[in-house]
Amino acid sequence: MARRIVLSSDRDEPSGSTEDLTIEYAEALNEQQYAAATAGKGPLLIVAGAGTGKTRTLIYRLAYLVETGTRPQQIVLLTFTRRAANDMTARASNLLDGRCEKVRGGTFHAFCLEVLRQHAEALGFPRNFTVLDAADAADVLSVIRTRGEYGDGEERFPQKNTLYSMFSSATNRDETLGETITKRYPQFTSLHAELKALRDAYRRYKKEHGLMDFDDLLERTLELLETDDDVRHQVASRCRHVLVDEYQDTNALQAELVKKFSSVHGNVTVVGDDAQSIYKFRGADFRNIFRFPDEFDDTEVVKLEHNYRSTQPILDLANRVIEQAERSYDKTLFTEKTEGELPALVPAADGDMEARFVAEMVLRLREDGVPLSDVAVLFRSSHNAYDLEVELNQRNIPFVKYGGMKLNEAAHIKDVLAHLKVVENPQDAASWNRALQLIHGIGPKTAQSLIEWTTEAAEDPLTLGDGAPFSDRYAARLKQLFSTLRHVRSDDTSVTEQVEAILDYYQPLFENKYADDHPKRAPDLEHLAGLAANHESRQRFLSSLTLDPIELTALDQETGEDDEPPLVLSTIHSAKGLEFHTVFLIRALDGTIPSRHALREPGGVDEELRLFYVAVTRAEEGLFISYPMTQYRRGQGEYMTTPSRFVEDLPDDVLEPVQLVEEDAVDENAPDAPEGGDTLPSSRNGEAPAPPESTRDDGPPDDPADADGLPF
Ligand SMILES: Nc1ncnc2c1ncn2[C@@H]1O[C@H](COP(=O)(O)OP(=O)(O)OP(=O)(O)O)[C@@H](O)[C@H]1O
Repeated sequence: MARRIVLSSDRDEPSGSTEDLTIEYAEALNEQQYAAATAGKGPLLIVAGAGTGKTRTLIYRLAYLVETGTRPQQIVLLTFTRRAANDMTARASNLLDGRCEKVRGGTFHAFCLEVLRQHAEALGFPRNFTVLDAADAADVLSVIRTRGEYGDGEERFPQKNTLYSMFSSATNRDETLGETITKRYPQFTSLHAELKALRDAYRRYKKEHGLMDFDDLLERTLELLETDDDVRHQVASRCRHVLVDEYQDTNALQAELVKKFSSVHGNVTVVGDDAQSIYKFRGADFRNIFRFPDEFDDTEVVKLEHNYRSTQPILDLANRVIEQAERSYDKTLFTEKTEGELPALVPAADGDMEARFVAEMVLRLREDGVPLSDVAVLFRSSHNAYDLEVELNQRNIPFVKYGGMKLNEAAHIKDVLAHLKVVENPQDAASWNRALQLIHGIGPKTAQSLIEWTTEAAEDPLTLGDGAPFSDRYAARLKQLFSTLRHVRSDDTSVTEQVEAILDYYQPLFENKYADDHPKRAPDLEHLAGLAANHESRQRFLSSLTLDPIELTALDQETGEDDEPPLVLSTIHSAKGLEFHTVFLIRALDGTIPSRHALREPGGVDEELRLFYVAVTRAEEGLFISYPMTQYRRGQGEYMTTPSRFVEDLPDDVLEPVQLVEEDAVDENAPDAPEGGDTLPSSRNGEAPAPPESTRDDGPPDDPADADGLPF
């Protein structure tokens, strides 16, 4: 063991003095927020309803801890996205001073990565291991499956993405593979032994090739802290205060990690809202928040119920919605904004009419002075917004859509990153595979023999020696590839230069592979080079892209800086934590929200209910919940839909029914002219809606996994 020099921890002991505080905490916060922000040592659970200022409370707590003498480097702030941590530390710095920027903040995965980069060798991994995102991991599984000839029997073997989800689900839920298969994939029960063997092979492969997937980051860190008490002590000593945001969305592994991180000092603050737990499909367990007081002795519990965001009518609806959940902390949101419009329930004849209604209302709001960017249209899954996108484009209403594809999920970006990854970790066979097969003339077989040669036979994996098994057909390009990779590896090239060098090499391959649409894809490549500039090393650049993916649409948005800030279209998952003057929740159908898939899962409906709750609590002043009464499905034609069960039993004085009327259909002299309806200018192809008729289920099939490609 290396020689040790032990540093004294005396000067780390915070003074705890409150004498010279510069911030007026009691003035800026309400009584409960104040109690939470200024709480002393030990475990603290803040149960915070939507819009009750949990973010604000955490920011003040950060400032308070720093102001009362805790060194910022010894505060760990774990959040759901890196952006959330950066925003919070920046706001705390504004309140206090630059010391708050030094707080160690980020996601669980990023924090674990930091720990593993220092200690991976203790687990038999190199420190420069590569992090696989979900798609990379599925590709690796596919390679192993093909090589090992799994699933050659009579029965259908799961696809690579299913395999990854299955293994990941077991890990995140802390279940055995057998339990996961029985509960969630019963159709594969008979393949249990083969699946288990495949999972073992996947684990071995990752270790041999220096690869870790997202789950490994958590699982391996926990393994390290459980098995090596010395490392646990080192890591936990530097966590004098652990603060966890969105605790309701932690999974079993994360809850265990929190215990380990806080195992030396015992100071842990978790903030969460059980009613907003919406990541069950990734293993999140909202019960963690109920268990917290049992897991940590002498927990102080503070509840935040004063909502500062929404009007009382919107909160009344939110309270009524969440009452339907099976289990929740007893908290009732209230506000001082007692006046306001009732939330509206708006049936439309079909998807087209629903889209026209939203577009029309957005323009009316804009005329009334509500900026487009202060209005959001929320939906369960990205495809729910297609009709609306067409409508908005036709009317030239600018919008940005969140919850779609991430930059590093796009094929052309993956191509470029594969080159950077092989330089970083020449054992990364999946990335070699991708990079090699871009070259005309190299197929899977040739790629395989070249990979074996580079990873096993060659002295330097980035140098093509004489014995290399390549043919003249692609020799020139292959040599160019290797010389590019060696250039990228050299010490004196910045990350931007590395990306530029790969782009120069990649350009002709890119134009060839994406012959149909490469001009449309090209700006993403430029953007990638720009992003690289912010990173001091290739390794950090790759990790940050993997752990904190950037939305492709966010890139589009940056190009038109002078334009009016756009309307926000977002999946509900991606709207978490945001607030808007007016919210439209579209496609509120049974089968869409709750999704069909959720109806089959134990606890699935409650999860969807919480999702619905997250959507309605984003609204400050206006809330419209709409749905099409008919939909079209290929092969089936037009059919009647059923509104979401979550709105079905709500009384009119909580959710006001609104009738949409086509302008053409209004005959003001007619004795039965509709009263109080909102008219739409003449329909392009529709008739006035028929009255709703209920037949259960009918939204499009839905998969929670496509609800959002969320960053960890
Ligand atoms: N004590 C307060 N006085 C005035 N405004 C406040 C106070 N606390 C919070 N707010 C305001 O209330 C709004 C909601 O706060 P915040 O975003 O922190 O809530 P949240 O609990 O994180 O919400 P959610 O969980 O629903 O995303 C913000 O606009 C915030 O500025």
